[in-house]
Amino acid sequence: MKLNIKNETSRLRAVVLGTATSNGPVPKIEEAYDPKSIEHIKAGTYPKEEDMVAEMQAVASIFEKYNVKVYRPEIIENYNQIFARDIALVIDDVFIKSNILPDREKEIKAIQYVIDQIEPKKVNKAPSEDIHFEGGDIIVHNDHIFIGTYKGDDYSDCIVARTNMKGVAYIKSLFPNKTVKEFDLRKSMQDPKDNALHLDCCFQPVGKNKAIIHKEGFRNLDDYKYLVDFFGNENLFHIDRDEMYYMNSNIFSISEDVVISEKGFTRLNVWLRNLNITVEEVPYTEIAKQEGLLRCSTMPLIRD
Ligand SMILES: NC(=O)NCCC[C@H](N)C(=O)O
Repeated sequence: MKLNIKNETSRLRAVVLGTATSNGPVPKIEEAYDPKSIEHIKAGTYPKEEDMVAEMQAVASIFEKYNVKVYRPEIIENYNQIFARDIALVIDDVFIKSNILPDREKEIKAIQYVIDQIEPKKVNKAPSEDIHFEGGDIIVHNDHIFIGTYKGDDYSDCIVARTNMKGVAYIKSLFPNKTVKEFDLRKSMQDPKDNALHLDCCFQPVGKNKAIIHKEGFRNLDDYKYLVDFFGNENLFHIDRDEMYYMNSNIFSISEDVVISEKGFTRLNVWLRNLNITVEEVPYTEIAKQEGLLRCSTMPLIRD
């Protein structure tokens, strides 16, 4: 397989879509690794497997409609494998295995059959365990790579901080010809409305030259301003705290003019349609309860 990913929006040809099959029982609070899951465990509203399977099937059907080749992870019994985005990433023709949260490290073996189809010299793994990064924090934008990180002193105690500056440096070392810009993200284990779990939970490019952004997701105002200068304020769709919580920045592009979005994202979907983007709406509110949405559950392999 010849990989090719240069940005978020070129026409998609092949993708890994996670799976909710055999997702396991409702986790105990101490087993959860994001505040939104904890909120739903406490409230007794943690999503049911059958509902999540149906939601992901709706996404698979959209891919089928657009002739996108879909790979699903092999099933690991009673293990959460929904968020395929984070376990690895593709930049240009290079496959990089993430150094992910230890709770999630088994997920990668379920796509070994996909990795086996890639030329071995194009498959990378970080050389040491103190280099942390997850795919949700890494957004390739042509000759730029945008990376979410967390620079707080409490990084090592912060289970919602998944990419460190060593991770940023590692990605930079792999792509010396790209401009790598890191963003210090706001984290909260207490309140999911204050937690930008990954960069794609508060920012994502869409369409030809637009992006969705949540200003308060950035700890450093200069990082936010960098994106305003980069895209131009008129090209940004600002989402508020509640819209970030429902994961409006985490839609997924099949091309510059076709996007998969959640059917309840009314304001966003109107904005997209006004840009002449076709919005394929799916129900995804159950998956969203685990603090991830459409970008989080997909890992693109080939775009035009
Ligand atoms: N790219 C993403 O933001 N992925 C969502 C991962 C959610 C999952 N509950 C986690 O905390 O790892």
